[in-house]
Order: sequence, then C-alpha cells, then structure tokens
Amino acid sequence: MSRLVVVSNRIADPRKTAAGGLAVALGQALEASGGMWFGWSGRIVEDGTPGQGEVTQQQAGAVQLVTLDLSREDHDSYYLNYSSGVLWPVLHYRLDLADFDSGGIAGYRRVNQLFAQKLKALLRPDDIVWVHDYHLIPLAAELRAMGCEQRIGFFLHVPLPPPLILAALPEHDWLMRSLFAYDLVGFQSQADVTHFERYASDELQAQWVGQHGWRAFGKTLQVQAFPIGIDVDEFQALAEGKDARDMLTQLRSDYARRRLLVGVERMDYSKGLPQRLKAFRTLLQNYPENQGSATLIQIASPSRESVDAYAALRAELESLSGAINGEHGELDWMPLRYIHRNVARKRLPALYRAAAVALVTPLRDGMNLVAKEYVAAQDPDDPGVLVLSRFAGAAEQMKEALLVNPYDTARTAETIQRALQMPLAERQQRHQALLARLRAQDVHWWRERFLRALQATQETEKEP
Ligand SMILES: O=P(O)(O)OC[C@H]1O[C@H](O[C@H]2O[C@H](CO)[C@@H](O)[C@H](O)[C@H]2O)[C@H](O)[C@@H](O)[C@@H]1O
Ligand SMILES: O=c1ccn([C@@H]2O[C@H](COP(=O)(O)OP(=O)(O)O)[C@@H](O)[C@H]2O)c(=O)[nH]1
Repeated sequence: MSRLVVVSNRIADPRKTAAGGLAVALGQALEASGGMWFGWSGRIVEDGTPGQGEVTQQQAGAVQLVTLDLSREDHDSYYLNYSSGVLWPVLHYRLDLADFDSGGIAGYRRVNQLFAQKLKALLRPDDIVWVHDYHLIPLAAELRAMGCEQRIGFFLHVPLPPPLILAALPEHDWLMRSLFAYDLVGFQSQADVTHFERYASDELQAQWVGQHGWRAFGKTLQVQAFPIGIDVDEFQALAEGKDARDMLTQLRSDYARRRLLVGVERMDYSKGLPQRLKAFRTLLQNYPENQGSATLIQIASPSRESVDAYAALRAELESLSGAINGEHGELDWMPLRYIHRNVARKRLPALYRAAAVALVTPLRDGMNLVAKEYVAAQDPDDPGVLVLSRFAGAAEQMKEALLVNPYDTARTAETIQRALQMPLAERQQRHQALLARLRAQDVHWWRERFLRALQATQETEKEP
C-alpha cells in the first residue's frame, strides 16, 4: 500500500479525543498506511529568530506529524492577509469584505514554496499526497516545478463561487490554472463543481473529456463533488459519555419550563449571525407565545480576530444581543445567551440534544458540520428540528431539514416557529431520513471515495 501524506494549514493530533471527526478520519487513514500529516505548527516565530522554517517531526502512533513554524511576516501575509483577508471572503461571495490591496499574495506564494520545498525532501516516489483547502491551492504546482511526480489530490473545504465572482480576484487565472497540477480536485457540493466547470470551459478553454475529466495545459484533471461527513459513531460515543449525560440532565432541569434553541459556530461573517439574531427577535415579536419561553444559546467562538471584518462583526453582535435582551428580557428570563468563547467539542452533544431546534443559517458555507452533529446527537424517539440555510453545502444532502433563506428575516422566523411546533411524528420521520443519510455518507465514506478516485487517476493518466 502506498503511504498517504496529508497536507493542510492546520493539523491535529488524531489521538486526542477532542480533535474532531475530520482529524479522526484522516488519522485512521494515516494510521493504516503509516502516513504523514504535514502542516503549520500553529507557532509564529518572530522575524530574524534562528531556526525559522525548520520542520519538527513527532510520532503519534503510526502517524508522523511534521510541522513548520512560520515567521511573523509569513504568517501575517500568507494566513491573515491573503488566505483570511482575500481568499476567504471571495470564496464566500463577499467581495465587499476582501482587502485586495493588502499585498498578502507575495507571502502566500512564498509559504506555498516553503511548504513544497520542505515536503519534497520528505516524499517517497510512491506516496499519495492529499492537500487540503484554499491556503494551499498552488502547492501541487510548486511541487511539480520541483520535479515531484506523485499522485496529488486537492480538496476545497469552502465554496467555489461562480466565475464572475472568482474573476474579481486579481490572481484568479494563476490560482485556477494551478489546480491543473493536481490529479484530482474535490469540492463539497455539486454547485461548486458546476462553478468550476463553467470557469474551466469559459476562462481556461479546458475540454471536458468525460468521466469527470477536464483537459487543459497538456494535463487531465478529474473533478468531482465529495461532500464531507462526520464520524457518526465517534460523535454519538461523545454524547453517551458521563460528562455529556450529566450536562444533559443539568440542562434539562435548568430549561424545564423553556424551549431551547441552539447555534454553534466560529464568529465568522459567513455564518449569518446578525441575520439569525434578527430572525430570533422577529420570532419573539411575531409569535408572542414564545415570550418567557424560547431561549437561544448562541456560541460564537473567537476566530481570526486580527482581521478587521471579524472585529466589526463582534461589535455588531454584542450590540444586537444587548438590544434583544433589553427589549424582551424579564426578571426571570433572558431570551438570548450569547457566548463569545470556544466550547469544548465534548460538551456540544448534550447542548445539541437538549435543544428543540438548531439554527444553522450561514449566508455561505462549504459544508457545515454543526448541522450534521446536531442530527447525530438527537434522541431518535424525541428528536429536535434542524433549521438549515439553503446556502450551506450541507443543504444538498439534508433536504429533510427545514430549509431557509437567511436573508429573509420574516420567513426564517416563521420557519423557526414551525420547527418549535412540529408534531412528534413529523420530527421522527425527518430525523430518521437525515440520520440514515448521515450514516451512509459519513466521514469514512468521504475519505474512501476521495482516495479511491485519486488512486484511479494515476491509472488513467498512465494509459498510452
Ligand atoms: O483555521 P481557521 O482559520 O481557524 O479556520 C477553521 C477552519 O474553517 C474552515 O472550515 C471549512 O471546513 C469544514 C469541513 O470541511 C466545512 O464544514 C466548513 O463549511 C468550512 O468552512 C476552513 O476551511 C478550514 O481550513 C479552517 O481550518
Ligand atoms: O465553540 C465551538 C465551536 C465549534 N466547534 C466545532 O467546530 C466545528 C465547526 O465546523 P463547521 O464545518 O460547522 O464550520 P467551520 O468552522 O469549519 O467553518 C464543528 O465540529 C463544531 O463542533 C467546537 O468544537 N466548539
């Protein structure tokens, strides 16, 4: 079996229980092949410090974790300015928030070259390399330029917008061309694949060669949707642990006379948080029976705080939540519990299970794993209802959720009311269908499908 090498900006130790489903799934694949996970260490070394750019290797079971420190300048330009300040907003359709003049592109290229250089020295000829996410789009092109011939696949965790939005990126041509250095490119949804295909044929004059293949620049690239799932068993095991059961008992007693709603995300403008709080306020105004009862626990964990757009969002959310509690709160009840802190993953299953309704209403999202975790955590005999944005990648697979347009405040509020009032039989029916698909298309299915497709590409390319 070939060795698997995973490359991503952030890496996680797959042995740690709170690492998350993705880390667990990749960890299992790496474990099986005695693989390597390569990425940024999460450490920033001040400019000029000796030892910059050195790799650190650590063994985690059969998995070799290889990490690289970044200098302050590289981190700021590659991660903050370009990946978070330009690529993230453009890929989430927010041209208004992209800082095109930040100059981060030079650092982005430099760090991709640095990753390629360090990685090349560790690669074996028959390795299979799997690169993750927008931070590392040009990595394969850099590796190819250094003579690497291994099979290399790429998975984009975030959306790919339509060509006219992509074209606002000054470097769109270079970035999209560099995808052709990969053998396989995977997207989260069919909508993303369609956007790629339109871009490839209109802007790059690529030819469709059948069987997911696109030919350009003397190379055939396979392109397919691989919607990521969660590790349902791992998540349900978390839900059955003692901590989770104790927490659930406590929540049920604290909210015995209330209806609990939950929202969980990084504080990110793509997640539609102000729109959600406004819909919740409209729910309280338009359906007064919720006064004194409906309580929304909203977790917005800190994220990318040194990027301006994130600081502005924080101020907006603090003001909105103050206004909602001020307008509707009573001496013995506050409608909104807004928490700007990270909540440990092992605590989430109890919160999800205690909540009658989950609000997952991003303006754009590659997938959204919280939607899937909420469904996995429910009691099948008395499940809660998922209110899901039609603009989350997850909506393509989760049609039995109540789908909403998060920009439409009144109808979102109406849908939340419908969720709160949904009869048991309908809740069970919807949950059963959602859970069955979640199980069939879990994170292991995702990983195996991607790696099988990547393996198959080499065979195709080698044909005379
Ligand atoms: O590394 P950060 O800048 O702190 O951001 C955290 C991660 O956020 C993004 O997640 C995406 O991937 C999820 C799993 O496929 C998907 O469900 C979600 O819709 C995406 O937003 C990002 O893509 C990761 O690279 C970041 O590490
Ligand atoms: O306080 C928090 C907030 C989020 N999460 C986890 O972070 C992940 C978020 O993934 P998602 O795909 O929903 O969005 P992303 O943040 O990757 O854009 C999920 O597994 C959540 O359970 C967490 O553990 N604690």
